[in-house]
Amino acid sequence: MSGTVTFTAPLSQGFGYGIILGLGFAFALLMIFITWALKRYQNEVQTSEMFSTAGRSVKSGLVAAAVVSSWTWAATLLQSSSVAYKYGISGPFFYASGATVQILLFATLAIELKRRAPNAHTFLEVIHARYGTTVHVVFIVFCLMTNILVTAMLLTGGSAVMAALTGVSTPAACFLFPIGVVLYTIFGGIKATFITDYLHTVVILVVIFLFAFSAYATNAQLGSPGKVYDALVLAAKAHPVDGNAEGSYLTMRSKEGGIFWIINLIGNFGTVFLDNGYYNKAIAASPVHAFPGYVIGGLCWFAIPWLCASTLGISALVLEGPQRLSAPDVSAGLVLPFGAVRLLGYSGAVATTIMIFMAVTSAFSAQLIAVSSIWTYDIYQAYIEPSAKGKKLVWISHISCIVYSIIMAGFATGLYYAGVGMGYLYLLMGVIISSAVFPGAMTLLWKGQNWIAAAASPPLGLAVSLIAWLVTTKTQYGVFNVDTTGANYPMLAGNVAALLSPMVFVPFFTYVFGPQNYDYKSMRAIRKVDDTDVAVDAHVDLEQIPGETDPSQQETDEEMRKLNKAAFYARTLTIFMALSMLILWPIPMYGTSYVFSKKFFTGWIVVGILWLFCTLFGVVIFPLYEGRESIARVVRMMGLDLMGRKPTFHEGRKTDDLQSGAGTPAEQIEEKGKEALA
Ligand SMILES: NC(N)=O
Repeated sequence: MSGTVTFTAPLSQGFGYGIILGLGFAFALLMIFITWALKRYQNEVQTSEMFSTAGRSVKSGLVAAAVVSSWTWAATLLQSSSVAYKYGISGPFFYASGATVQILLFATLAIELKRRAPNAHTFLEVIHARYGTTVHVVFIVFCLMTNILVTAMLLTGGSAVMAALTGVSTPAACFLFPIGVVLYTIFGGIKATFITDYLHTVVILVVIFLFAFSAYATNAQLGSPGKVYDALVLAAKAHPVDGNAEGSYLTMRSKEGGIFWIINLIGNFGTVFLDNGYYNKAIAASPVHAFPGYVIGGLCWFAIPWLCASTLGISALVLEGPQRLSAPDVSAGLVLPFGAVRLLGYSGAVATTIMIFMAVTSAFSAQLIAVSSIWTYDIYQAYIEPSAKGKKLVWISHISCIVYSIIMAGFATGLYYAGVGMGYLYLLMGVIISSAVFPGAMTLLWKGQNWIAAAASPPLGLAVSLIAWLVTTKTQYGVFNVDTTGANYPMLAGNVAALLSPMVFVPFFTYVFGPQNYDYKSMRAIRKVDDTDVAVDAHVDLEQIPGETDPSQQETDEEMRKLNKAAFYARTLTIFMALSMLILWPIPMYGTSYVFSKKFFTGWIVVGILWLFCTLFGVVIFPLYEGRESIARVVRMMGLDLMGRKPTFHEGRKTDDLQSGAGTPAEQIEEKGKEALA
């Protein structure tokens, strides 16, 4: 072994800035066009309801694609590759399963949200409706901390990769990344981001396929699972892994990998259950599409970190030569770009910059929508100007996107100078936020939890987790620095304390001060915003804008019946799938200390590739199939427009007799139009 790798940027600075700014502006232009087309052909005016709920009519395929896209952070690709490099083949699995089960379990919560608060815009509104101001403020703080941590990880991870591959300055990347995203999010709101998210996911999948086929089929040095297997055996001989069965990279029995798994599981409960972005998507879905959207999204997402890291983390490991990557570079997320360049040279570097740009920007836009909806509905409308109408609220949403991005760019730059990278934040996130997970979920699931339990448990849990984290650092290492506080054991102690201590606090406070016996009426009473002023300015009848009209009592009852029926199946199915990923699959492999044979490794990789094909079907082809009528109609209308015949088919019709989940509002209008003409 001779020292550590020094990165030399294979691409020029001009290329880096070109990607960050050029692609950013290209997406902004695309968004302007999409927003214009949605307004012209689907009557989707950017009202405040439309900006943050997409008219509550999105179908499951597009919900799944949006879940995959916003859950595919820079860390999903970078941190998973880092753990593959450190712990071997168990790392990608522990990353993927440790972040999939939360999405599957969230599907159940999405149904509860739809049942209990059909008109909510954010999860925090629901908290407010049940408990009032004190608990609302506590959860605003925890939800914003979640968004801040996730955004910081996107910027630190994304800028580190851009700096390593193109030589752009890290602080410049932190400030330039958000520009294009802010522009396109402001122009498009959540519906348009659903569409660009879709495009981002397509690109990410194509790039992962490119790398996987190179490593396991065509590459001159590797080129087959068998050759990768042999190289992994040699790597373990050169530097066996402490705590792995036989020191091998080819086993699920990895002590440090297992610790990472638990940290990962806990942190991601926080980043799903406390990120308003995931409630936003459930809210934007039509009621019957929320559950399948999340289940498809969760299952499809699993293959992304699993195959990406099993390709690029492992390629870095077997192609590194005598020099190894330094620990700070591994933590910063540089394993993936290193593996990509070793595998495919210049093209690997280009593909990586594009893939990371897509991952950062699509997840960033989801964060912007989440933060702007908190700021608009939970802070501004709740406490500053309760009578604010649509136009003012749209303006507030836009300003909050801009201000938040500037603050986060500054914060990420500060973290860079403090030596805190994406990997550190990834392990830390659960320590900071996960104490609010249990009381937050109980708000929707348990009528007994009282307001004292909901208000006191998150901050008390945070205090306990910080103490556990820092005391373990002190007892293990004696000093506090980025390396010692970022080590696995202190992070494990902090994460476990954060998630579990509220499970003691919540029943304690509830039974000491008396259960609430809540009837859920105040959640149902949440109302939509009055967007009349925006509709008047756009010269569109408010009733023609999707999501602006209330369904009839009969439709509401029918929807409720479907949701009540779905709730039972949802709970059973999600619990079964979560247990499979947490116990049935990994635990026997961990318990038996099995070291993969060459055949088993080949099968493992083949399953990963096939799973990514299923992902391609679930989040790329299925949304197109589901939306085929809308797409055909828009294309037809564009054709008419180009021929100078203005399409007027559904003008003058009302949307008040539309059924949620039976198609987009415009599709239903068209169906009714056909019926009327027949
Ligand atoms: N979204 C995650 N945890 O990769």
